[in-house]
Amino acid sequence: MKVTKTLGQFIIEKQADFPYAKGELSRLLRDIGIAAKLVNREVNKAGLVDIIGEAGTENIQGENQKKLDVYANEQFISALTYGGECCIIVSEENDEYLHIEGEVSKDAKYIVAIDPLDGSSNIDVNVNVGTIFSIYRRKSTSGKPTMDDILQKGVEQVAAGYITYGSSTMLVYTTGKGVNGFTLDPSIGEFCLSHPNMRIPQDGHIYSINEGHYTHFPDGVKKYLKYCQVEDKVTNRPYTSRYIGSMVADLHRNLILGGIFIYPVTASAPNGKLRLVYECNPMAFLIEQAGGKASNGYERILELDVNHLHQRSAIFIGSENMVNKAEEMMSFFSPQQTKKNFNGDVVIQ
Ligand SMILES: O=P(O)(O)OC[C@H]1O[C@](O)(COP(=O)(O)O)[C@@H](O)[C@@H]1O
Ligand SMILES: [Mg+2]
Ligand SMILES: [Mg+2]
Repeated sequence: MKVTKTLGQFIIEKQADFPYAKGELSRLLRDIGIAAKLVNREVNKAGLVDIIGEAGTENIQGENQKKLDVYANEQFISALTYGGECCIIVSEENDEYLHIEGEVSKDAKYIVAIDPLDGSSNIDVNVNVGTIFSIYRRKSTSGKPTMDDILQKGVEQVAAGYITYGSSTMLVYTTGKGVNGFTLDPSIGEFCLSHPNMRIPQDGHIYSINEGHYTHFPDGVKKYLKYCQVEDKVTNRPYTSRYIGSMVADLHRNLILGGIFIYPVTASAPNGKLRLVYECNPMAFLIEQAGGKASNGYERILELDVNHLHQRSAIFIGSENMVNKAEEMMSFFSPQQTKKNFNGDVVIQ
């Protein structure tokens, strides 16, 4: 008989892996699971309730917030606030970080960065969306957490993961000891271990990139796309193009099947589109823990300096051999050349 292990049971079981474990991180992951269930409930009936469409407000990125962006943001902020383990929340939907004060969280040690609803452009059309979270432990031991606590490099993460709201709802996370996936069983309202010890294939045949921006791609990316699209029986090319437009959904597929996801610098996003703190770093930590690789085409994502909350970065992430090949193509062009191209300077071939 198959034994069902819930997320809560798994977290407690794994607690022993950590020297300073007093249950705080476990409770924090529990709180994230609670908010995920509330968001899942609204996502599942998005067409029936007044949760689709624009909220009429804009976030600091200049994006029109969707009602579900705002709802998801509220659910995660309140679950993390009431849970008492979180002292700082950084959210895509909040200009500034939130300092959680009050008796409940006076000894809170964790900083949580969150993309409450990823893939906002897909909400109203019933296509997979997600949530991304990244967890750090504060370094300073007393007083209000400092910017050094908040702007830590990706390598300092103690946990990271995502929730994908699709044909089923899954929570996938790492605490630096491998990656595990849990599927929400609506009949018992629990996330149950369904994908233990997830590993991304070292090689894959799927590339995910918004080719609509092709003309403004760096030459290294154009070169890599040509490589993906050339006929070659030995290396099983051409590869297949798959792009959902929700980072979580595209990466979840590639995590299981193998593949590469690329969001490079483009004319409209000269520093990349995706945000380092709550999109690139958590997904890079998770994919590396699953045996994959993540860079900005030149440097490891997790080693990038973090200078501000909503900083953007180019990202090449997925199966190790595919990211290596893409980096090889990028290496023909220096980062400066890559940057200069779409400022209208002469393309250097
Ligand atoms: O529409 P584009 O330019 O391809 O961008 C799609 C990317 O933007 C995002 O939607 C950005 O995330 P948000 O929806 O959280 O703002 C990613 O999920 C996705 O990979
Ligand atoms: Mg996002
Ligand atoms: Mg978002």
